Parts: sequence; structure tokens; C-alpha cells
Amino acid sequence: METAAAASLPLPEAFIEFLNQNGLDPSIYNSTIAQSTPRYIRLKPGYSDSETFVSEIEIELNCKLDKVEWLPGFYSIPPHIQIASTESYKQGKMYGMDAASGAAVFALNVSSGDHVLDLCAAPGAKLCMLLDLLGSSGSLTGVDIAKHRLAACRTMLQKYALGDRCRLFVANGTSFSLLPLQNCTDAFLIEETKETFKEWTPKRPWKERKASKARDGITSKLVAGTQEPELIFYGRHSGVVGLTKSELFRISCSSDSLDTGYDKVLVDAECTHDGSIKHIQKFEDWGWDTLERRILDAQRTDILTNLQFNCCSK
Ligand SMILES: C[S@@+](CC[C@H](N)C(=O)[O-])C[C@H]1O[C@@H](n2cnc3c(N)ncnc32)[C@H](O)[C@@H]1O
Repeated sequence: METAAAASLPLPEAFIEFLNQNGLDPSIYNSTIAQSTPRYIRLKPGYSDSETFVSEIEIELNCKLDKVEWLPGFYSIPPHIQIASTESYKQGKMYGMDAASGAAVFALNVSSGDHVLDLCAAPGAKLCMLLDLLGSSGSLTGVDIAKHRLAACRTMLQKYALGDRCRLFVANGTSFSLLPLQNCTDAFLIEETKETFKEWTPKRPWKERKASKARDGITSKLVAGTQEPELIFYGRHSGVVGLTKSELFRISCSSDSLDTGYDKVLVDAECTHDGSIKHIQKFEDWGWDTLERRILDAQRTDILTNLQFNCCSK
């Protein structure tokens, strides 16, 4: 961190050393520079190639959309532009999603008919992109350890009308072992005497759910590794409808799980996109001691390393 700009940053020595060791430019944590980092939006398939729709959004946002050539459906917008109050966003025609997040999903190379597992799914931006890529084929299983976060993901599926081939489990990803159902259905003998899963219906429309969440606040609750996965959502073609509970929770339908497992697995245990810069910038309000305790604490990051190792080595 040789430059004068970086030297003027109120970053602790140890953090600057860490950035230097990893070839990262400390000036990205300068809030003036970070404020010029563009934001990105992803347009829903069907809208993303429509020039008319792009022009409509430009009028609505009062800015120009710059197409990200290497990432289908993505556009960059100036950092100060807010999308949440626009009609296109409210109507589920666009997502606020970082290009780096999109790149991770794109790199999975999802193809038609794939059975995909998203192990750290909430709040669901990547999950929605995966479902958009799958279209009307394959299946997607979303897992998250935090129930309130996965509930937000379910709301997102409803908002974007995307959940048809998806199921969501509150579970610890390090021990999640349920296989995709589409591969197993032939092996199931539906026992008519037992109660089976009926079509999932929301207790409340998603807009009401969003409003009441804001009113009531949220309680953070994480599941233990040993707890049985809790199914909080399943779509009509997710393979769940018509199964009994014991069929759903059978972890293997064949001795060879290589044939019956997932085709692609996404493990997004912690943020790696431009949003992480904003997390670090909280030091300006919190001070470094608090930031270190809340975010950079060695014990917490050790847990994260183990989580990523466990998930990836399965
Ligand atoms: C960076 S966020 C994921 C963002 C998400 N992929 C998206 O695109 O919106 C990390 C998520 O991992 C979840 N998580 C952390 N440890 C977990 C575990 N052991 N099992 C399952 N989920 C976990 C957190 O609750 C959090 O929701």
C-alpha cells in the first residue's frame, strides 16, 4: 500500500498487510472510490433482449443501462440509482444482482434437465437466476441454515413466480444429504393409506408477508447440524407433491448415489461480491474493534473455512 491515497485511509496496519499479501488494492475501501462502483441489475429472461423494455427501464430509472456483454441479462447502472421503488422491480421484471454473483451462477454452466443443489441459498438472488436458467426442466433444491432468511427466499420465489421446480429446506448444509427427487420417483411406491404432500399453498400473499415481516421484525434462528431438514416450500413440479413424509426424507434411492445425486452444486457460504466492500466500509461507523469482532473475528472465519471445506469435499 504504497500510494498516498491508500496511506490516508483509516485502515489498521494488520488489515492493510493482509490486503497487500493477497494482492488487493486497499484503495477499494476508500468510500469515495467505492461510491463509484457501479450497481447491476438483471432483467428477467424475455425482457432482457427487448429493446423496448430496456428503454422503458431507462426512462423509469432515469439513467442509461449499460449491457454487460459477458453476462447475459445483466446491465450496469450508476451507483446512486435506487430500483426498489420502480414498477418494473415491484412487478418482478428485474432483480438487483451484482455481476460477480451472476458470474458464479454462469460458471456453473447449468443445462436443461440438471438437478441443482444451492447449499447456502438465502436470500435467493442466485437461486432465482438458477431457476431462470433451468426454465421448465430439471429441479432445484435450496438449503439454508437460517429459517428467516430462507423465508425471504420463498417470498422471492413467489414474487418472481419461479418456484415450480424448486423446494426449500431449512437445514445445515454440512450435513444435508437428501437427493433430488426427480431421479427417485420411479423407485417410490406411493402408499395410499399414508398422508401425502398436497400442492403447496401460501398462507398469505407474498406482499402481505413482506409487510408483516417489516412490522414484526425478524428473529434469527439457526438449525443444528443434527436436526432433520425442514421443508418450507415446494413447487408443483418439484417432485414433492404426492410423496409421503418418509419418502421425501429417504436420503438415497439407490446404492449408487453418483447416479442419483445432483448435477451441479453451488456453495455460497459468504459474500464474495462488491457488496463485501460495503460490509468492510461499516468500519467508518462502527470503528475497527467492533468490525473485527462482528465480521473478521478469527473464530467466526474458522467456522466459515470449515463450512466451505466440508461442503466442497462431499
Ligand atoms: C452469502 S449468503 C448466500 C447468498 C445467496 N446465495 C444469494 O445469492 O442470495 C450466505 C448464506 O449462507 C447461509 N449459511 C451459513 N452457514 C450455513 C450452513 N452451515 N448451512 C446452510 N446455510 C448456511 C447463511 O444463512 C446465509 O444465508
